[in-house]
Amino acid sequence: MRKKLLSNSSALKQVISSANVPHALTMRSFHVNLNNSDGANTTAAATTSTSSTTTAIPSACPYHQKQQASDVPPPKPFSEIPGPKGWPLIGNLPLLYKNSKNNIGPFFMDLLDTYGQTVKLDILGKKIILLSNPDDMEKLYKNEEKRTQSEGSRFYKMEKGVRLAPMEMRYEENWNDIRQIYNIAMKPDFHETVTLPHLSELNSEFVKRLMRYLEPGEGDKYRLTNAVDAISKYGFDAVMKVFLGVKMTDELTATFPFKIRDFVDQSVKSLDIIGKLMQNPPIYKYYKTPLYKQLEESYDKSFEYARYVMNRFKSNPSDKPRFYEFLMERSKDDPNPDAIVESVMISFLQAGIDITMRILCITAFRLAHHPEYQEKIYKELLDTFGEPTLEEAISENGLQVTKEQYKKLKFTKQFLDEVLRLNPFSYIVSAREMSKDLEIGGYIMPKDSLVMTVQQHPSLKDEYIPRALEFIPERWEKGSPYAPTNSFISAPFGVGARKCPGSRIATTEIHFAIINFVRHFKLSHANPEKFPDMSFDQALLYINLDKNALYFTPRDHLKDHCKSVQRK
Ligand code: HEM
Repeated sequence: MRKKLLSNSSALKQVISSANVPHALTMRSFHVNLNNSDGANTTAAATTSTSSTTTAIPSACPYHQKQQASDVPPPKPFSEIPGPKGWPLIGNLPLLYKNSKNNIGPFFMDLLDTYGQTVKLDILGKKIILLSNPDDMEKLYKNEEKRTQSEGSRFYKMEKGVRLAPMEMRYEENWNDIRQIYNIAMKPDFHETVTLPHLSELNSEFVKRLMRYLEPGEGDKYRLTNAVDAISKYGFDAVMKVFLGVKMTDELTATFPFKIRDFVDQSVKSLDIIGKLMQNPPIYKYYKTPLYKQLEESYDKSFEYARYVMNRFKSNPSDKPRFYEFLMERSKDDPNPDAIVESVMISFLQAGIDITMRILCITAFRLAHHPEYQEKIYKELLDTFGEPTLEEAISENGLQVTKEQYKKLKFTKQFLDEVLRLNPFSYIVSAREMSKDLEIGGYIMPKDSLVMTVQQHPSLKDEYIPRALEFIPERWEKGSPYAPTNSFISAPFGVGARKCPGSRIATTEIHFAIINFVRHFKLSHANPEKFPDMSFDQALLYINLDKNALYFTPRDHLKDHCKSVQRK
């Protein structure tokens, strides 16, 4: 694909060079803004923004101000944004179709490499713009909150009379009111009093379950055989614990009228179908297509399961505060607070498992690939918690982590930040649908166009992040020479009003998993020479455990016990 585009070289060079212009334009419009403000501010800003000798005099002079302002070309229209040539009416549909069988990410990266930092596509008249410059992303996030709603799940919920989640509501609807309820999970107070103490109680359950899925291999190494059962259930357990205060032990799980594995599968499946429904015209609104019927079936089951757990655990089984009461309190003025709680619970359960578990698996491979960082984390954990013991791994709750101890885990957190930068679950993390025309990078993003931030593109460029292709967790340390030049380069949870409300729950879950991996095991993988390739055969990226063996070697305190564990 790239070769083909490149072969069109002379036209292409023009496109590429014009694509470099927009950011000069942004700087120029900055000066126009200065010139529009009062004289005193203009002079002060001009002298601080660039060298005082070159800019202070002209900007103070009304004649030069006028001349400078008229020099600035107006932003260019959508039609002038570089991009592949399309067909009449259908635009770039055939190209998109050809390149989007499974995962669209690599195709978008190629387009940005070929055409520059802003690229346009036209799909059946729908205007799509890809952004790679982090300054442009920042401007987009700061000025636009509209998101394309998830039509498939909206249609289902409206038919069944279920409350909509913010991602299913139209921009004109009151999405932000409901969103404020979701945001409780992001508050630092909630993290300290609810998330941290609850997730701390899952530590030994995580280690015990992991051991059951380890298959003895060469020497004292064990291979992880079933990541879905060993790891995905942890995602479900974490939401259940924070939300309902329930600890999902195997004994309790056995009393459920459905299999947790089925719930996890349904959540993964329905998210995938929602994505597919968004890519096609909404015929299901008139005739229930086979794909829509699959969503219906999968959602019916998820809702049935979620209602079951909510009814069963209406009163708090734990001695700690849980999310449920916070939600009831915030929704008490609503005629049906239960409906809100149900809707939030279902959204969190569905959104909270799949992505988190993909990232957790990638994190385990990163630990395996960098033994030096494993040891650095081990040392940080020793300093914070002391020596690990068998008792810690197999006791009822495992390691208890206080908020003071959690704060100390600087390197463990930097390690995850670097995993999320270099190995995200998707190359495109966020998109906005323009509610108005907006100038970004010298072009007009027209009303109703879809602007997508391809975060992974700048994230791999030395120009924005020194030694970008290397895995260097220390770059997240304040003052590091390898720090990114712009904080929008890596935004794995999105930004602003639409940011992932589960981000603190997700990061705490993964930090705890890192703690448990490293304190009790040494991780390695089959090919230490090369970090495993991501698989692109699904909408979200992941590492295939069948193709890439991941090994766990128990540390001394766990060796004998690990031998005696009954495997699944
Ligand atoms: C590493 C794990 C995770 C990542 C990288 C992630 C990332 C994201 C992103 C990028 C968005 C969309 C943001 C936007 O549109 O700008 C999102 C939305 C969302 N996430 Fe997460 N997420 C993760 C885990 C979780 C967990 C554990 C939960 C629940 C406990 C959760 C709950 C949600 C919900 C409910 C939404 C939709 C919010 C809305 O409708 O406004 N996520 N997530």
